[in-house]
Formats: sequence, structure tokens, C-alpha cells
Amino acid sequence: MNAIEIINISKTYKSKTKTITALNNISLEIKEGELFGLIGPDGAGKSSLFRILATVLLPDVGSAKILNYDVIKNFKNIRKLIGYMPGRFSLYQDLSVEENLKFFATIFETTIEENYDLISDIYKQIEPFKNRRAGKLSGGMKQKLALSCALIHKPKILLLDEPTTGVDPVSRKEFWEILKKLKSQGITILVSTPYMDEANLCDRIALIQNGKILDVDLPENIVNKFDKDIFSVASDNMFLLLNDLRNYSHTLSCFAFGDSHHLVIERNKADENLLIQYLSRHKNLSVKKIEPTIEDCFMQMLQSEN
Ligand SMILES: Nc1ncnc2c1ncn2[C@@H]1O[C@H](COP(=O)(O)OP(=O)(O)OP(=O)(O)O)[C@@H](O)[C@H]1O
Repeated sequence: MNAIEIINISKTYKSKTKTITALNNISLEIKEGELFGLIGPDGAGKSSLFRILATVLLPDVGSAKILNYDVIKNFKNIRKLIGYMPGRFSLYQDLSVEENLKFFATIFETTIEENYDLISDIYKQIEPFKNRRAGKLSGGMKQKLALSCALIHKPKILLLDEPTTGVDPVSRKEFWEILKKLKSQGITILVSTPYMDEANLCDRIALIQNGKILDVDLPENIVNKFDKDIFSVASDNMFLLLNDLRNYSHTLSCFAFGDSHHLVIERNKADENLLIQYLSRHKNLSVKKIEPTIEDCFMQMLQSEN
């Protein structure tokens, strides 16, 4: 059975001066027990979709179901079945760690003790600070508390909107370990992230940009479908290098990627020696053929869209 079904959803925000299309005819199916990632940059429409699924925002067009309950007609049933962690953690900054957790437990007519099993792994890490105000916690600790609050009523489905944004790399890694464990306990997880490197940690992903889904697949299939050659190129003058690479006759696209540039060329059209010759004015030149990453695939899809 599908845990989540999204059918032709569109959402616009209108002000006096402009209309913003946040979601443009989105359809998606997420299976029970899946760890599904919605990957896209700021403003892509991720939060709007999460808010519709969490029954706190109405779509203009289309429908969505969670475990067969309609997000509009059956919103009360859905609220009991989901744990929702909004983009900016929904903690009460002036309440302590323990008070926040008790508050969420009370809303769902349960207690911390009753559901301690499910959250114990996560909560144990912040329990030593249970009297500290949420506002005084580090990003990683806030994230763990927010997840504990979202889990306190034993939801079947977790909706986690950018849970790792602004969190340090160690806490990010720990958080994904926790998600893996929750998945093994049978919880379906829909998680959004702007970090492309987190895509590989999901069972399946959807790439989203400008309110449109560009592709849905296993992370490895997205990479395998990439049918171009990629070179990682660096030199002493990265700015000049980017210009030169963009002017190269075989270039399809070229963009800065960490401390090198990624050059995309039609498959088997590139002769590495000719490229090195073309770039001969560069000092400390390095040219390496590499395997594409999800980010390369995403950039290429954006290029094709435009
Ligand atoms: N309440 C609102 N009123 C007007 N525009 C909005 C509103 N909420 C979102 N938007 C706009 O809709 C588009 C999609 O925003 P959304 O928050 O859904 O994307 P996102 O992928 O979650 O990005 P972010 O991480 O920046 O929130 C953006 O252009 C955003 O500025």
C-alpha cells in the first residue's frame, strides 16, 4: 500500500503585486516503510508540500492521501498518524527540554513514559539537559528534541522538513543513523533536504525545483541515467578557468563544485589531451574524468529545463 499519494497538486501564493507558483502539478507516491527524500534548493516548494501533507495548508488544485485518508476531508485522522517536524523547529524556546516533550505528549493524550521506548535512543542524548530551555540548546540538540516531540505519539509516518539544515556535520550524520533505525521499526519517512549528499541515504528520491518534480527514482538509478562525460578541472586561476571551460567548443555545461569545476561534455566527444592542450595557459592544471554525483545530475536537469 502507498503510505502517501499526491495527485496533481498545485499551490500558488497571491499578493497584490505578484503570484508565486510554489507547486506546479505535483504527483508522487511514497510506499509504506520507505525512507523517501525530497531534494531541492531553497524556494523549490518543499515546505509547501509538507504543509499540505501535514494538513496545515490547503492546495489550490489536486488531492493527497495519507494511509488512504484525504488531507482535506480526513485531516483529524491524519494528524494522529503523522509526526511533523516543520522547517524551523516548532519548539517552545522558553520551555525546557522536558516541558516541550511533555507538552507534545499531552496534546496527543499520551505520556513520555508510555512511549519512551520509541524515543529513548534519541532522547537519552538530550536527557542530561532536560531542565535547559530549548532556546539555549545547540542546533543538533534542538533537532533531536524536535524529532522526539514529533515521535512522542508513535506516528506511522514522519514528515521531516529540512531537519538537517543549519546543523553541524556530525549531528547530521547521527541524525541519518537515527532515521535508518526508525525506518527499520516500520515508520515511513518523508524527509526534505537541500543537501545533495544526503540523497544517497534515501531509498528513493524526488528532485524538485520551481514547484516541479524533475525526476523520481532510486539515487543510484538517477546517477546511472546520466549519459554524459564529466571532468573535474582545477588550476591556479579558477575564475579564468571557468570562463575558458564555458567557451570550450564541446562544453554542454560547466559549474563550480567545491574546489574544482565540473565540466559536462557529450559522451565520447571529449579528448582529454585536446582539452589539456586547450587549457595550456593555465598553471597547475588538473583534469580528471569522474563519475557523476546526484548534484551533477540535478544541475544537468536544470540546464535541460531552462
Ligand atoms: N506564505 C507565503 N506567501 C508567499 N509566498 C510564499 C509563502 N510561502 C512560500 N512562498 C514562496 O513559495 C515558493 C516555495 O516556497 P517553499 O517554502 O515551499 O519552498 P522550500 O523548498 O521549502 O524552500 P525554503 O527552504 O526556502 O522554505 C518560494 O518562492 C517562497 O518564497
